[in-house]
Amino acid sequence: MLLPLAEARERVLGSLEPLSTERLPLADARGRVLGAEVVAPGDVPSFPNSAMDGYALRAEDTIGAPVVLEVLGTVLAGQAPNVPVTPGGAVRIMTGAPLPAGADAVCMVELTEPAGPDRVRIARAVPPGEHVRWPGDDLRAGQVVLRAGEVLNPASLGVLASIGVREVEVVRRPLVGVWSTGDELSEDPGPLAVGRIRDSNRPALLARLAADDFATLDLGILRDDEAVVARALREAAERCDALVTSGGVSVGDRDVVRLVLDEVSGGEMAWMQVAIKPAKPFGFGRLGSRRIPLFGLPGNPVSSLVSYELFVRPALRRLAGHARVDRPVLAGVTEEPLPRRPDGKVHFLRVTCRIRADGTLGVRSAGGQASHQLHGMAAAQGLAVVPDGTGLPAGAPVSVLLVEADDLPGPGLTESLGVPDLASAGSGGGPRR
Ligand SMILES: Nc1nc2c(c(=O)[nH]1)N[C@H]1C(S)=C(S)[C@@H](COP(=O)(O)OP(=O)(O)OC[C@H]3O[C@@H](n4cnc5c(N)ncnc54)[C@H](O)[C@@H]3O)O[C@H]1N2
Ligand code: MOO
Repeated sequence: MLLPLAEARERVLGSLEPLSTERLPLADARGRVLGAEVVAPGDVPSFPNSAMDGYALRAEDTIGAPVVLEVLGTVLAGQAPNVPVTPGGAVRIMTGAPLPAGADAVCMVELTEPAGPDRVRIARAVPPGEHVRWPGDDLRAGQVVLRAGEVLNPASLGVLASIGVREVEVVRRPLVGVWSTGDELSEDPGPLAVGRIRDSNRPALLARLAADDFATLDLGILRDDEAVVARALREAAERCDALVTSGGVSVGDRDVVRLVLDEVSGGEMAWMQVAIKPAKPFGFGRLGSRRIPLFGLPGNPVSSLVSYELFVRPALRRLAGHARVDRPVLAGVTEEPLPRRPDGKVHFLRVTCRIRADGTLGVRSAGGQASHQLHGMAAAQGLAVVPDGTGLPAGAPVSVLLVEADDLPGPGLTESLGVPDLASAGSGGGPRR
């Protein structure tokens, strides 16, 4: 019996809660989820100041401009003004400098010219409030600046810095232990003996976790020795917040991993056959005194990474406090047929994506679609969700889980400004030869 993907995900995600919170300096908090709301202790800006280099003046003195005003002094950013603006007067002011008492507007310097010693000619009438940044027009004292559950992006860290916050309470980042299993895995740098392969799952999973902002612990290759595997698992379960293994979760004779996990979890492992391809076999359970989640991913290299996207990443994001756990799913259009065979499963095909001139996402196969063909996964920006059946013809709508979005080919900013994009013309990036 194959388990529908939605049910398998519910079994995993439905059982997980965010980790506890910790206090961190702002410099370490990027990407973290805020654990408690932050309130502005005072107004930002805290004083009225100038948005332009120019002259602080009384708007009413400029009615009927051009007018000539007396220059009473200068105020620079960071200084307290030492003269007020009195009728008929103006104070030279720099961007960010406090507005002197009596002034209610600033005339930018381009609309002025010297008119003799300590005199300035104002070319145009200046409306009240012109180029003045008032206290609290970014944040008001007492205002909730950021709420619990919000993700700290670089701009929000800037906001926190602007109100003098140096440390924030954030949800802990999960520490994730990763190991591989299988006596076929070789760590020797030399040529491979027949039957041996290199461990590609562990480096790929560790890099994927790091790219997704989780902390990692490399637990190496666990050989198929029950006692060794059991001890390693028990230790890791006390040290980490989640564990990820790959290999040995299917129905093979070599079921050491399953045996040991069943034992160490106290019989709490669920071994599933999910109605998807790749990544059909999947194990999930809780281990150790803190009952941390353990994810048993299939050994096939593509399968382990697809299983990561569908189960591990969303689960870890839940632990890390994120409200949104999945990557964006976009509506794409196939640019070539994406065939498959009916088998009762949803297929996640590795696809390359490009943003077309009309803004739609064009989708093509990224290469071989078997679960050992890791090269296609490396070339893919997305996983196309192809429902059971015979596949999709060219020009068909298709949902795509975007897994590598940063380098999506498509029109650049320059083109969107209506100019030919010289920056991405020609060879299109890569090292200079
Ligand atoms: N009779 C059946 N056989 C298989 C079934 C099935 O339903 N019935 N399912 C197949 C599917 S689908 C998958 S996926 C795999 C999952 O197998 P396991 O998770 O038990 O993994 P292994 O048998 O240990 O390895 C599978 C494959 O992956 C290679 N591998 C394992 N670890 C690594 C690694 N760290 N780096 C690179 N490659 C790795 C391993 O050598 C095998 O080739 O089972 C199918 N069989
Ligand atoms: O599901 Mo397996 O993951 O097809 O190779």
